[in-house]
Amino acid sequence: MPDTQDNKPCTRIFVLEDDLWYSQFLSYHLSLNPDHEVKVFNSVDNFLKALPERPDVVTLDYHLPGYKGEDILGRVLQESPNTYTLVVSGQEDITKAVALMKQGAYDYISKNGETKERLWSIVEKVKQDITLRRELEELRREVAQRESLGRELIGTSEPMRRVFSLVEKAAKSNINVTITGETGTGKELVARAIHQHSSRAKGPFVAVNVSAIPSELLESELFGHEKGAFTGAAALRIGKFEEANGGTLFLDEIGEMEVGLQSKLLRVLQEREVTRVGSTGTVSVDVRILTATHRNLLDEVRRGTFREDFYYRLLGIQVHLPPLRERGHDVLLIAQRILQVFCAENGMPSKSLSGEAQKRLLRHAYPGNVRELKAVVELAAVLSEGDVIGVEDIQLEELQPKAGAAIGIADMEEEKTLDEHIADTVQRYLERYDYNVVRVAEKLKVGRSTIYRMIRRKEVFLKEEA
Ligand SMILES: Nc1ncnc2c1ncn2[C@@H]1O[C@H](COP(=O)(O)OP(=O)(O)OP(=O)(O)O)[C@@H](O)[C@H]1O
Repeated sequence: MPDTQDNKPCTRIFVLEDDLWYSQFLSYHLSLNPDHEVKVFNSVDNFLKALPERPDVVTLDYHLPGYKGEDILGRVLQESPNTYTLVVSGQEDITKAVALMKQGAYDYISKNGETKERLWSIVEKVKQDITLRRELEELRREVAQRESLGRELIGTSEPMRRVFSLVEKAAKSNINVTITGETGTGKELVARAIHQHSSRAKGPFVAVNVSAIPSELLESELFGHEKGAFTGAAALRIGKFEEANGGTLFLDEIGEMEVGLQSKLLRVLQEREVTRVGSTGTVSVDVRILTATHRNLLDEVRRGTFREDFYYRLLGIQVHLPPLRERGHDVLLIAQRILQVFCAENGMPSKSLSGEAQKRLLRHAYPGNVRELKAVVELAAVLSEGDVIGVEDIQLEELQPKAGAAIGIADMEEEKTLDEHIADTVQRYLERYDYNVVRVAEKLKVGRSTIYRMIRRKEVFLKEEA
């Protein structure tokens, strides 16, 4: 839809009228408003051909030779359902005009002395409706975008809410984004989310892990090379920049890039063109750059391993991903989603986490962040035999709470009495051995009565009571 000078969309109006004089009359009055784009059709065939242009408003003359008003209206409703149709009829046709309104026409105008004023007031009302509809659509899009963001990047903790809000802002503009955070916190996922919710979503998303490519190959990986540019360059190859043209290039671990290549990249960002290795010509590229690092780049700048001008060129919005241990109960939300997806993908019946398993997951410090949680939960799903994952299925490298682990839970754990620790162990064994008291007593080498006593005292629970 064309825009007016102040960027408001124009109102596109089609006038379908076989009476030449009357069509000029309508067109003249409608065109007095410069925000209207008016097209006149004296033939129904031409009008129907132009219908895919989806006018905002159609004025439809009721009397058109060879056609019935209801048939033309039917075509408009079917092919351009958001179009507002105004039936223009003579005084004698008012009943028919009303019938057309029942069929879906917006309003009618009769050809009389008040046509001009009525036309203006109806069109103004239509424009208000269109504005409201557009606002509603925009709101719906925003809500859907938020929802889908929440589906990909799981979390409701305060630090993650801040991340979501920054991701939304980043997606709405073309500004550079630097994503920081420990390994496995979801930096690539955030980069993908920004791309998918941006105006470049239909273009490619290309990710390059700078630290995974030997530095002597990185330049040709990014910018491409001509045939014979160096030993092994048997054919021309386009680089990641050209591959990402029209979309987004995600440069992970940008802090690992050598200073020499940083200068070349800086030039590419400024000139918006790349030179393939071994070539003298340049290729224009339109690429949005998102970068990630687990390093503090400002420290690298101070140390002289990261160019200051490059740092400021890339900076843009900074999205910092908190470590998983600072996200509280997000750990369980993410674990549940991982479990759901894993079971579905592997044709397993869906499983849940026992209370003890949940506590265990919350206590851990996750140096490998979400990536580690994913590995732990997927392994637990495989190890567990029933449909409930017990604490014994959770294999964590680091069983003692680390400094900084989910604070409340860690403190709770430290304050437990010996009896409470014993109850935890018995409960774990009950879960592991399907609440078979006889087997648990055998395994723990205690009398059954000890366990029954603990059950009676509600220190441990059988399945249905847990
Ligand atoms: N909030 C989250 N919700 C659900 N899954 C997540 C979330 N964050 C990360 N993941 C998952 O965790 C794994 C690691 O994420 P990702 O590769 O984006 O981390 P990263 O920070 O880029 O890691 P690295 O620094 O090692 O490159 C992926 O499988 C990703 O889908």
